[in-house]
Amino acid sequence: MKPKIFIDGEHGTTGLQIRTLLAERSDLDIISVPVERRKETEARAEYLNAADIAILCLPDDAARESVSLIDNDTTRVIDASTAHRIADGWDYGFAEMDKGQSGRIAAAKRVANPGCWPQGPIATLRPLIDAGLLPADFPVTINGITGYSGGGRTMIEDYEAQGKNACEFLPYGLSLQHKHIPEIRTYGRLARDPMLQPAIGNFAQGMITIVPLQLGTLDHVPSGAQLHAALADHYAAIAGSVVEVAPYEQVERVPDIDPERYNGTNRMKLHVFANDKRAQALLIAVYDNLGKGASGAAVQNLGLMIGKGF
Ligand SMILES: NC(=O)C1=CN([C@@H]2O[C@H](COP(=O)(O)OP(=O)(O)OC[C@H]3O[C@@H](n4cnc5c(N)ncnc54)[C@H](OP(=O)(O)O)[C@@H]3O)[C@@H](O)[C@H]2O)C=CC1
Ligand SMILES: CC(=O)N[C@@H](CCC(=O)OP(=O)(O)O)C(=O)O
Repeated sequence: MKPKIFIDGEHGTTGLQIRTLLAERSDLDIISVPVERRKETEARAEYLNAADIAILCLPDDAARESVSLIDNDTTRVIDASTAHRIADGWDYGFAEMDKGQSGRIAAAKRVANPGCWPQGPIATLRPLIDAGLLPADFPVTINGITGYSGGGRTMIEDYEAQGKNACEFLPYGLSLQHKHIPEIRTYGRLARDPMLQPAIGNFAQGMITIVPLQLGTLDHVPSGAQLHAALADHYAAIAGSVVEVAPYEQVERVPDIDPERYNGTNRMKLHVFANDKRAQALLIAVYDNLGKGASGAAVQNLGLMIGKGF
């Protein structure tokens, strides 16, 4: 029997993309609530309980409500919202995070899909902390830029109405309490809150995260080559990883470091740059906020949960 998949919120930005990614899959039975009933509790409860896997593409409160509507032991959940990312009983849906994670996702009943901002910083920082090259209490700052689709349907409509007049680089998160900080701290294995300073660009999708490292205060200053080797070794050991590490090079510009470079894919490319004499380094991740950052990661996790691998 084909697994029954229900996408709660299938008409939103993330839901529509997942629907499109799954459109050609003959191995799945996609069940859809009639559009006019999509916000009716009774209808959602019926579909949630009929599904083998429910993918929640909803605001946080609606995602919590969906989970509370499941009254059977069989429906498994992938939640794309922020609601359950550090909650007990949930496995974090970043399969390449460590060697055991894809197995944990494959066996999980509840998977919290990562946020778009956390994935790049976790992908670059966690292996370096695990390798002992950075201490867990290292003061981390994260910069970056995302396409406006990261803000969902309302932000997309707003930017598209403004067209070329919209701001090209809009820093936000200025109250320094972005909702992704707990998630980055937890899965990045950081002992203190990172500072996240995001920006929105006037393009629909794609993103870059940048972690600058001032290494000079450390007792043991890792070289750029050591940082790069630790990342390369980590991802080489993860079979099927969609996260790649670019060769280590010292250059001024790399054309691949374009936020839109991997749009429409679930790929993520990591880059390490360093100036050893200055004891400074940069960790950069390039990916699609709607791909590896949202729908692509959800489809990757779905594949693991139904035993199809990455
Ligand atoms: N966009 C992104 O880059 C990413 C988003 N996410 C997360 O995914 C989730 C969805 O985000 P996104 O797709 O961007 O948001 P959208 O606003 O584009 O879509 C949300 C969808 O949920 C529907 N909805 C809202 N409330 C209810 C409800 N009570 N019952 C049923 N349906 C409801 C909305 O319907 P209607 O439009 O009719 O109100 C809409 O179709 C969010 O939690 C977001 O944080 C995760 C990673 C990346
Ligand atoms: C541009 C923009 O507003 N982006 C969103 C992140 C969207 C996202 O992917 O995060 P969640 O899945 O956790 O919602 C923000 O910074 O809050």
